[in-house]
Formats: sequence, C-alpha cells, structure tokens
Amino acid sequence: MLQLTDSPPIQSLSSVEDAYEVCRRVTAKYSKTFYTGTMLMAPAKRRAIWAIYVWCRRTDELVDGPQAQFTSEKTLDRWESQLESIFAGCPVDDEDVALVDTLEQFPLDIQPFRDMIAGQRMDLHRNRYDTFEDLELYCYRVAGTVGLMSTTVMGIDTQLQTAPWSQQQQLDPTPQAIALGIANQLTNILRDVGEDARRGRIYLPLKDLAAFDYTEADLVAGVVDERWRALMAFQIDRARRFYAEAESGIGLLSEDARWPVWAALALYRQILDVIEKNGYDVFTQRAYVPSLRKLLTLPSTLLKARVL
Ligand SMILES: CC(C)=CCC/C(C)=C/CC/C(C)=C/CC/C(C)=C/[C@@H]1[C@@H](COP(=O)(O)OP(=O)(O)O)[C@]1(C)CC/C=C(\C)CC/C=C(\C)CCC=C(C)C
Ligand SMILES: Nc1ncnc2c1ncn2[C@@H]1O[C@H](COP(=O)(O)OP(=O)(O)OP(=O)(O)O)[C@@H](O)[C@H]1O
Ligand SMILES: [Mn+2]
Repeated sequence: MLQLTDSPPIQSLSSVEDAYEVCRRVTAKYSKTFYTGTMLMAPAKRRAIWAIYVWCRRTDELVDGPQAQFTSEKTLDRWESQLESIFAGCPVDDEDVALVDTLEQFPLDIQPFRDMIAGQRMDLHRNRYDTFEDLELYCYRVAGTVGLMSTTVMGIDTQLQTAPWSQQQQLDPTPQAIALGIANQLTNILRDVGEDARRGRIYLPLKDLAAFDYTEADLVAGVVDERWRALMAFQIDRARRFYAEAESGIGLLSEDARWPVWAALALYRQILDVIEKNGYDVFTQRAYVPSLRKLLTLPSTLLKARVL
C-alpha cells in the first residue's frame, strides 16, 4: 500500500526513470481500467498520467487507505506543502520525482491538485450528503479535478483552434473533462455502496433515498428490494447522463488522446452495466469488468475515436 512518508526527506532520491516505473506499477496494480487507457497513449503522455495517478492515489489513500485513522487536517496541510514543493521543482520523496519531471513537460495548473486535497478534507469531516448538489461538489473535487489534470497532459487539437469556423464552436473541453470525472466518481460510489457503508459513509444523497422511501438503516442492512432497485436505476441514469456529456468533448482532444479516453470512459461505464446485471446487489458482490471483456471493448472505442 502507498504510504505518505513522515520520515525526513530521503537524501538520495530515485532516478526519473525509476520513479516513473514505480508509478507505472502502482497504476497497473490499483486501476486496470486507467492503466489500460494509458497503454493506448504516446509514451511521454502515458508516464505523465502514471505520475498524476500516483499523486492522486496517495492523496486518496491519506483518507481512504490503511493509515487513514492517523490522518488529520494537519496531515493534509503537510501534504499540501509537499505539493507546493513539487510545483517549485523540489521533490520530497521518490514518487514526487516523476511528477516534478512531468511538470517540466506539461503546463499543469496547481489548483486542481489543491481542489483534490479539499475534497479529501471533506472526507475527513463528512459522511452524509443531503442533496446531489452537495455530492456534485465533492465529485468535482476528487474526480473532476482529475479530468482537468489529464486534459492538460493529453492536449487539445490545435487544428480545431485555427479552423475558420472555430469561433462558433465550443472548443474548450473543460466542462466535458469535469463531466467524465464526475461520471467516474458516481460510478465508483455506486460500485462501493456496501464497502463505504461498512465504513460509516453514505455518499448517495439522502434526499434521493427519501424520494424512493428507502432509509439509511435499509442501506446499512443491505436491503435489496423494489425501492433499492428503483433508487439505483435513478442513480445509474444520472451517471450515464454525465458520461454522455463527456463524450461530446473527446473530439476536441489531441488525436492521440481520443482512443485512450474513449477506452477509459467505456470501460468504467461498463461497471454500471455489471451493477444492473447483478440485480443492483452492490452489498454482497463487487461489480467489475473482467479483463477479457475490457479487451473486447477496445476495438469499438478505436472506431469511435477515429469517427466521432
Ligand atoms: C486514461 C486516463 C487519462 C486516465 C486518468 C487516470 C488518473 C490520473 C486517475 C486518477 C484517479 C485517482 C486515484 C483519483 C484519486 C481520487 C479517486 C480515487 C477518484 C476516483 C477514481 C477511482 O480510481 P480507481 O478506480 O483506481 O479507484 P478504486 O480504488 O478502484 O475505487 C475516480 C473514480 C476518479 C477518476 C476520474 C478520472 C479518471 C478523470 C477522467 C477524466 C478524463 C480522463 C478527462 C477526459 C477529457 C475529456 C474532454 C472527456
Ligand atoms: N478494492 C477492491 N476490493 C476488492 N476486490 C477488488 C478491489 N479492486 C479490485 N478488486 C478485484 O480485482 C479484480 C479486477 O477488478 P477491477 O477491474 O475493478 O480492478 P481495478 O484494478 O480496481 O479496476 P478499476 O479500479 O479500474 O475498476 C476483480 O476480481 C475485483 O473483484
Ligand atoms: Mn480500482
């Protein structure tokens, strides 16, 4: 598991190549979907995403990982200081070396990284969300921000920027990048309802539960009945609407980024299909897309990347 080092800075940090290899291994281990997406990318962009993935994973692990019980606001303050150091070109530990190198090649803005930490601060103090608007802010912070980081690395199609008709078109894919992050986070929340409830967290908006006459006690008990199925169908439909919004922005990305993003979108969205196939029982079984199914999905995403 990833650990945030409390020890004094390591004197001899790893080489850039070794740091990227660590990031590659961590991405492959913790997210087969995103690792698959990165393997469709050009090498420089692929390893930059690995470096960002590891920073995001370490940030999430502070509040979600095995050391979470020791994490306080001060821990996140220290992590934010380490972030400032990285953006100043000064790595503190081995994994930072890869992100420092990435920052030398891609003009990443520090704000989405700060917003991600703000999202983790919400997880420190909050384990219920009354409305979808409350939840949407959380999803922006922990996932929409990843869309912004990733888009900077993948790049926007400059030919579109100079086309004669470009003034009339929306050429900035920021809203769609954020939408894909939110869609992924909503999917992750639906997949992990049982796991999160066992840790005392309910991300599903309480107003949504009430609208389907389903209680927090039902959720903690893992009740799967007509009320639960209707509530989950409503949640899945909303997540799919965010995926649909994201799709409209992929064509604005650099050509070499479109297939990886179509692939990552399609693979993650398939988790929703598996939840439906499992009868919405996210309490006793974890919905996942088998590796073969992931591979069989790739050709159709390549076609979409070329045509749409
Ligand atoms: C192919 C590609 C560019 C992928 C980006 C990979 C990346 C940098 C992901 C970081 C994910 C991460 C660890 C974030 C920390 C907080 C967190 C855990 C967020 C949730 C991710 C779940 O990750 P995982 O499945 O590994 O977690 P489990 O432990 O298995 O639960 C999230 C669901 C957020 C994921 C959000 C994204 C990957 C953003 C996607 C958006 C884009 C790539 C923008 C595309 C651009 C346009 C115009 C559509
Ligand atoms: N956090 C987890 N808890 C339990 N099982 C997991 C977890 N992560 C992955 N698995 C198991 O690993 C296998 C692959 O699942 P999955 O594709 O979701 O892994 P992953 O690497 O987390 O992918 P992604 O995060 O992109 O969805 C499945 O058997 C799944 O049950
Ligand atoms: Mn995972």
